[in-house]
Amino acid sequence: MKVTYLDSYSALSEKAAQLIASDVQQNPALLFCAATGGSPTGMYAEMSKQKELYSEMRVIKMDEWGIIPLSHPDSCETYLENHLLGPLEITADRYTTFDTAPDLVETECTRISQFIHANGPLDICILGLGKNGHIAFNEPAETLNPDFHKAKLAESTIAHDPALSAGSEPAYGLCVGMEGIMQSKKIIFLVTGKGKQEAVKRIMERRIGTDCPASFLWMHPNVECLIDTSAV
Ligand SMILES: O=C(O)[C@H](O)[C@@H](O)[C@H](O)[C@H](O)COP(=O)(O)O
Repeated sequence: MKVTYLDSYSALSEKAAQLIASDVQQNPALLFCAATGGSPTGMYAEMSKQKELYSEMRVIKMDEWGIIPLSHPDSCETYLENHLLGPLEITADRYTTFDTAPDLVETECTRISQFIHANGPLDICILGLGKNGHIAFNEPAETLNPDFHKAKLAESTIAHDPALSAGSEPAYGLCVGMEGIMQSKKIIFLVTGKGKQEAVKRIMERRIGTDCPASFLWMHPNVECLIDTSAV
């Protein structure tokens, strides 16, 4: 894992966008796995300044909350529409998404697993860091799941968004698994946001363990880890 320290969120966002621009110039139709949340928002804004570069890029949604509809303002779908798909004019034929409604979970997990096997590996996978060391919704646990799967969310992840605690059923997520992440050709790991000091410290101990899924990134040959020192 190549670690670069940047002194602001804007510097992190610019650096990440530069890395993507350089890859997409070599491979315009690359398959881009998109995270949501606070970490990549600035990077997507930077990318949108050069949207002509992205006229062939293909996008796959990395994860989605269960129990809220895709049309919900807090869904990953809505986030991606507002920050990536709309601004970069990613057409529907270049975007792979999935639903999380309870009756669709099984078929959607199979469909997206098959899509990744047929069209993968992912060329670029964007990851943010969860406060508990999660990547996508691969939460700390005794074992991790390689496949695209329905994930049980940690309490701290559910607390991220009030809409997730509103329903009577426990919130869950659907997300790319550890195999999909670890087989990506490049990972851009954005480390920014409040309350992540402990997770960063744990990663920097260079111990690989399922108690911190992000620690597995030490095993990947091409991870650009960008750390915003103003935040963590
Ligand atoms: O939201 C997602 O798409 C990711 O699955 C999730 O892993 C996220 O990257 C981290 O929880 C960090 O979230 P922030 O970027 O909001 O701090």
